[in-house]
Amino acid sequence: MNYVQSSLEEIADALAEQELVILDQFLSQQEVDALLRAFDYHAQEEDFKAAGIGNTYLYTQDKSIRSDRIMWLSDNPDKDALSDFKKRIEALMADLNPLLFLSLRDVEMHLAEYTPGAFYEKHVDQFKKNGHRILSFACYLNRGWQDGDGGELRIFKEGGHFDVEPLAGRLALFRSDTVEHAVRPAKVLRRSITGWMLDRPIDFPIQD
Ligand SMILES: O=C(O)CCC(=O)C(=O)O
Ligand SMILES: [Fe+2]
Repeated sequence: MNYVQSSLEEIADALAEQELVILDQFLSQQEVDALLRAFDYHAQEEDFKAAGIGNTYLYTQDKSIRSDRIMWLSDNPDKDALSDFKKRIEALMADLNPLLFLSLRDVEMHLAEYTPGAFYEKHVDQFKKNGHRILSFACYLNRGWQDGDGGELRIFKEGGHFDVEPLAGRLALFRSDTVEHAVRPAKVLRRSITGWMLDRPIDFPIQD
């Protein structure tokens, strides 16, 4: 597994060749802290709800498959840290388009909290009935994460698997249609912003 620290060309090459790229320090410590404050605010406001599976047409909540809690980001997030993050991701998307010959147009994303014991079973992100999710990303906000804290992103590849630790500031970016992945049970609170680059504008309200 290559952890690429890299130019856009290297990111695009890794996506094209390995379907996945891990970018450490995508966010600075200050950006992570500002996002954690936005998380705390929304957690206090009780804005998180149990995550579901499937899209609007095929929606279920099944705690045996995933047990995280999420909050969808609106088009105009109410906190600067959230709108700055959205702009960063949109800029990355716009930069990747010509390099990967894609026409990604919009990003949908949610804040996610995995409390101890929460997990997400093996899956791919592209809905069976909705092929608009093209690239998936998860950006981690876990300061001081240590071996044994759980919550690793497990990537299944070529008959085997490897784990990616959910370290603060790290961004995992991968193909939504092919990369099978899971979130290992968290042992400590695990926070992330997860989202999808779409080949069409978002259809609000999002339901997942
Ligand atoms: O948080 C992660 O590492 C991945 C989450 C995920 O797979 C999802 O929300 O679809
Ligand atoms: Fe996923």
